[in-house]
Amino acid sequence: MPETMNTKIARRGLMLVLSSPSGAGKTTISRRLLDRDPGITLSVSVTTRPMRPGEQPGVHYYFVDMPEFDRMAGQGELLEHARVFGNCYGTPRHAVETALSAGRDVLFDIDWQGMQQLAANARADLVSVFVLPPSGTELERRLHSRGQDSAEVIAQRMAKASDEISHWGEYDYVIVNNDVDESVQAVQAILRAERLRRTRQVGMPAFVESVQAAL
Ligand SMILES: Nc1ncnc2c1ncn2[C@@H]1O[C@H](COP(=O)(O)OP(=O)(O)OP(=O)(O)O)[C@@H](O)[C@H]1O
Ligand SMILES: Nc1nc2c(ncn2[C@@H]2O[C@H](COP(=O)(O)O)[C@@H](O)[C@H]2O)c(=O)[nH]1
Repeated sequence: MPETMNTKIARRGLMLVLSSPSGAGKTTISRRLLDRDPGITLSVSVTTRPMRPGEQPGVHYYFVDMPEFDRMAGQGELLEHARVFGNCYGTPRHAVETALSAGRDVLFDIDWQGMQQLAANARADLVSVFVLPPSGTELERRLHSRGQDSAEVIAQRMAKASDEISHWGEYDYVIVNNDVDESVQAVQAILRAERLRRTRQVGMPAFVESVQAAL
C-alpha cells in the first residue's frame, strides 16, 4: 500500500514494462530497481532460449523446451508471448495476477510485442517505459562488454535494433540510458507518480467517505 499523507490507502498493483533494443540496459536498470524497492516483484518469463553462463533457472528465466512452451501458450497460461531473435518468450499469467491483486507492482523486461499484448488486454494496469541507448556505437560496445553472446548473436541483435527502436513512440515514457543511476532514478520517479493515480487507489473511495462522515 502507498502512503498518502501518512495514511495507508489500499492500491491495485501496476505492471511496469521496460523495453529496449538488446543491450541498452533494461536488465541492469531492473536489477537495481528491485534491489531498491521491495514493493516490486519481477515477472520471470519462460523461454526456449539456451541458458547463458551465470543465469539460474527460476531466477532469470524458466527454461523450457518448445513442446512445453506450446502447451503453456495453448492452455492460456501465458499473459503474453512472442518470438524474439528466433526463440520463444512468454509471461506466466498466474504470478502476475496474484501480485497485482495483492497490491504489488510487477516489473517486466519484455519486448514491444509483449507490451502491445498487455496494452490490448490490460491497459489500465500498464505503465510502459522505453529505454534508448545513447548511440548505436555504445549499444554495440555494451553487447560486447556483457561478454555473454557470440559475435554472430551480437550481429543479429544489432541488425534488429533499429526495428526495436521504431516502437519507442508506443510507450508511455522514454528514457536515454546514459548513466545507470540516473536512469534508475527516472524510473523510480515514474513509479512514484503512477502509484498515486486515482484509479489505482482502490481504497480511496472508502477513505474519502470516512473523512466526509466526520465533517
Ligand atoms: N548506463 C550504462 N552505461 C554503461 N554500461 C551499461 C549501462 N547500462 C547497462 N550497461 C551494460 O551494458 C550491457 C548490457 O546491459 P543489459 O544486459 O542490462 O541490457 P538489456 O537491455 O537487458 O539486454 P537484453 O535485451 O539482451 O537482455 C551490460 O554489460 C551492462 O552492464
Ligand atoms: N514478449 C516478451 N519478450 C521477452 C520476454 N522475456 C524476455 N523478452 C525479451 O526478449 C529479448 C531477449 O532477451 P534475452 O534475455 O534473450 O537477451 C529482450 O528484448 C527481452 O526484453 C517475455 O516474456 N515476453
